[in-house]
Amino acid sequence: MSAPADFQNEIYLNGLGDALPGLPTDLTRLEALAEGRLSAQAFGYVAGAAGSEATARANREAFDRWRIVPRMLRDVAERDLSVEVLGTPMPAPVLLAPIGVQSILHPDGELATARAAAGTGLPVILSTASSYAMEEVAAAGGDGPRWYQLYWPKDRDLAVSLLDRARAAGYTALVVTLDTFTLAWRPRDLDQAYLPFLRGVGVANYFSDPVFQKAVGGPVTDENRSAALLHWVANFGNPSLTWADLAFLREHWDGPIALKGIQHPDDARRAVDAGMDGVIVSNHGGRQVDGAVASLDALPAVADAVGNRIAVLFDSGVRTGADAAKALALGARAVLVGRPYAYGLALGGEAGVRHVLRCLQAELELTMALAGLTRPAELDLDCLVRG
Ligand SMILES: Cc1cc2nc3c(=O)[nH]c(=O)nc-3n(C[C@H](O)[C@H](O)[C@H](O)COP(=O)(O)O)c2cc1C
Ligand SMILES: CC(C)CC(=O)C(=O)O
Repeated sequence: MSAPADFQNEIYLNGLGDALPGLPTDLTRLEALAEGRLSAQAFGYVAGAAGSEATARANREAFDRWRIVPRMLRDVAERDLSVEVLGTPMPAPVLLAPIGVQSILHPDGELATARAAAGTGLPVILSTASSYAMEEVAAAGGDGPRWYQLYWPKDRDLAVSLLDRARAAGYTALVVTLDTFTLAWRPRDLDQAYLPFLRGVGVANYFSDPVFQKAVGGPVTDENRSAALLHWVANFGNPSLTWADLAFLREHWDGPIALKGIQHPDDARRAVDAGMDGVIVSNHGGRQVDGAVASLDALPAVADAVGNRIAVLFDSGVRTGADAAKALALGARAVLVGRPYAYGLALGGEAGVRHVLRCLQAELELTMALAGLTRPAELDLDCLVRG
């Protein structure tokens, strides 16, 4: 694996090399290409968002309201984008956001994603709703860094079992998604009456779990499949959870924990008070509360509230290296990228995901260097103006 900026030279000198020939390097173009490759239902599920999709659009527009102010003559010959977040060293401040049901995009789903991520050294955050069991994905990812994302089920024994399995399979940090205890009003999926889970996609971690199996009377077979799906529906999320419940997670997970879906500074402060190690400023890519604040607009106040006490991560709308640089300048330690790698997966499997990650990493490094910056820690509000 060559250094990120060398990827640019490799493309000019040799074409796209081991990345997928013909895949654009402007990642904003992937969505339209993926639409041509996927069923209308799968595309609608991935590209879609809540309600009128105003928040999904706002996520993108927010980046345009900030502009980078490049600085000159600062010796940027030596660059190092590596950071450590929640105990995990990574070559650049970029992680793969948890995306469930990836086999609707490509038959190899999360296995291909884990292989591609391991090749770059960027951490993958595996969804509880993955199409392959977490142990299989861990095996595919080998030595690559991996975190586990929990959808906190109603059944506490099932939650503990998922955490125990994740720890045993080498997932080192826990991401607890708070904003999706139930799916939002998503017109594209409603209009097509489409939910991957009801077709048995995204339930692998549940169906393979001993606590889940006990609850449905044994391993899931054709005979009890419908009952198992109903049990999944009844258990998936828990709207009754409160801040007090976080003590339970602390008790059952001894590694770092980050809360995903934080948008208000008071919630970020509560995360610190609850002994959490990080927050992820996110509106789930606009998929949950239509009309919610753009994620980038929520970031500065959260970063301010938290200071250096715990890690602040960011997602929702990152499509370019410049987007990542802006989020870092506004207070994020690292960004998560979502849909772009999902489209890479749809268009080229493992090579498609690798292409997206290498492009994003290279573009971030070049953007920073040309702006006079050699390290992520140098990105701060001084680097930006309101556009
Ligand atoms: C198809 C799809 C599935 C997702 N599944 C999950 C999931 O299982 N768990 C989770 O925490 N977030 C999930 N997300 C949200 C992402 O982790 C992330 O917050 C979002 O995609 C970021 O926005 P972006 O797509 O604009 O980069 C999903 C997003 C998409 C598009
Ligand atoms: C509800 C999940 C299982 C998947 C998800 O997070 C999403 O579709 O946004």
